[in-house]
Amino acid sequence: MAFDYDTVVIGGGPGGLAVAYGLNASQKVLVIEGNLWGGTCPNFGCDPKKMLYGVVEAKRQVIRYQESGLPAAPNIDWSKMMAFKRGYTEKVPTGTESGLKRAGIDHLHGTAAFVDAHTLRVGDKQVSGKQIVIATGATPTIPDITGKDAFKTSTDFLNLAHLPQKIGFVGAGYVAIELANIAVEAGAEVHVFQHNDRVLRHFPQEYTERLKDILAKKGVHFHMNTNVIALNKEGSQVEAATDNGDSIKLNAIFAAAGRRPNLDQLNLTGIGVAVESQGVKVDDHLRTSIPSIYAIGDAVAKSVPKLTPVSGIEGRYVASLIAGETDVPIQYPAIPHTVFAGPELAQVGVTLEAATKDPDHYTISDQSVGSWYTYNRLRDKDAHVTTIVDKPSGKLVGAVVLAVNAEELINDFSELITHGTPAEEATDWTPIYPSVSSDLGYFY
Ligand SMILES: Cc1cc2nc3c(=O)[nH]c(=O)nc-3n(C[C@H](O)[C@H](O)[C@H](O)COP(=O)(O)OP(=O)(O)OC[C@H]3O[C@@H](n4cnc5c(N)ncnc54)[C@H](O)[C@@H]3O)c2cc1C
Ligand SMILES: NC(=O)c1ccc[n+]([C@@H]2O[C@H](COP(=O)([O-])OP(=O)(O)OC[C@H]3O[C@@H](n4cnc5c(N)ncnc54)[C@H](O)[C@@H]3O)[C@@H](O)[C@H]2O)c1
Repeated sequence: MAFDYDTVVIGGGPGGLAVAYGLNASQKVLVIEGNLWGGTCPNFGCDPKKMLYGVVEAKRQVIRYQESGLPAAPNIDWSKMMAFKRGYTEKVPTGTESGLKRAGIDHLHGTAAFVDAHTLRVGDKQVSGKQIVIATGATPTIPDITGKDAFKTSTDFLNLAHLPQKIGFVGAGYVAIELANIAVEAGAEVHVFQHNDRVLRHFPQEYTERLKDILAKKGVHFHMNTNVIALNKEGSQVEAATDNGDSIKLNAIFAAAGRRPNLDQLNLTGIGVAVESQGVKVDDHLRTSIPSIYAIGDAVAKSVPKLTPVSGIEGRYVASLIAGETDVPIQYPAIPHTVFAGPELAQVGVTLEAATKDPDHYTISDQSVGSWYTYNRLRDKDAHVTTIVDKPSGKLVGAVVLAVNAEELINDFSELITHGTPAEEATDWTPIYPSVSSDLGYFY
């Protein structure tokens, strides 16, 4: 049977683009995108978020230096900060599309739905592929409560023309904590409503409690064990009623209760692709229940974190699988993750929870490093680092960092973990002094 393309990729985000670029040299490839070329991360995720974060962190650093020569804290001009962000995001879709054109990759704008295992409908067109890759990402979950239409999402937040005075977030995961930090630093009154007693469930509780205290001192109001049960929009305000019997008037409320895979429009059950609540069901080769259809990135049900680098790893892996360059199951390196919350909380490798349960196997070293040269210089008195070492081999296998610029230290730790570098070799190199990396030899 002749197909229009060797491989058709649904979704032009980090995952889908990695497949297309990976196969372009050897195959006829088509990418289909229903919204903005580039996907979530550069248009309304990681990249714009971190541009705003850079500005609020600069303000925070001035505050840290108040006793050290910078007495006046600056105010954030929201509209100029947003213009700075738009200066980047506005170019993403056209830049991504130009890249595809330059590479000679066919691309089509429109929403795809399966007709059968090899055929997709996009508007009034049909296209077929020997292989099809689902890389459709995820979208915010909107809690199903009375008045839910009043919820805004992270995408709305990252496009706010003006900062509302009083803001609420439902949920206390990555999105809520990162955006709450930006909003409070920019001058809003911020309320976080969390249905249980845990913030940032992917990180160790002793660390999340420290971060929660730091954010509370900045002015974030945490309403723990509190469900928002109804919203009532009154003019420019939204009244949020909680199951504690309270109600609070806000100028905006954001759903930050997780993200669900973008699968509704694909007709997956219609053609027999197995789906779970967390995403498309795949095997260890990222094949769906129909072997010619693969799924990658945020659209997949999986235990590894749903992050941009993971979508990229999976996209490159599926490209090499389809190209016949590999047939081994996917293997993930140590994947670091960070919440950019001023300071950053980052972790990689074996979790503190798992290491604590197995003291015969792991050595845990927990250090308050605020007085170390690096963190004293940054006036980061709350800085804290935990390393987890595998006792038999003496190798670093996990780490948690709460600090200004934690991303740098966690990147160094990830490198050591990925390459299985023993302690003596970890010190056998010459990083810039003084720098975050020059502390590495002192941790384990
Ligand atoms: C606010 C926010 C901040 C984030 N910050 C970070 C961070 O700091 N670091 C990090 O690593 N990750 C971060 N993430 C997560 C990161 O954005 C995602 O993990 C990443 O974008 C997933 O890539 P993907 O290619 O799987 O999906 P996406 O980037 O979501 O791309 C999927 C694409 O498929 C398209 N699509 C969907 N359905 C169809 C269809 N039927 N037909 C055609 N096209 C379709 C969508 O329009 C979308 O463009 C953040 C996410 C959010 C929301
Ligand atoms: N820095 C980063 O790497 C980064 C930043 C943002 C987002 N992301 C990615 O996006 C994903 C989604 O982020 P998120 O913050 O939306 O999800 P999340 O899974 O991190 O957090 C969701 C939060 O909502 C709570 N919740 C769930 N249902 C609820 C309900 N009905 N009412 C109230 N609270 C409820 C959960 O307990 C949790 O605290 C992340 O898991 C991550 O993969 C990553």
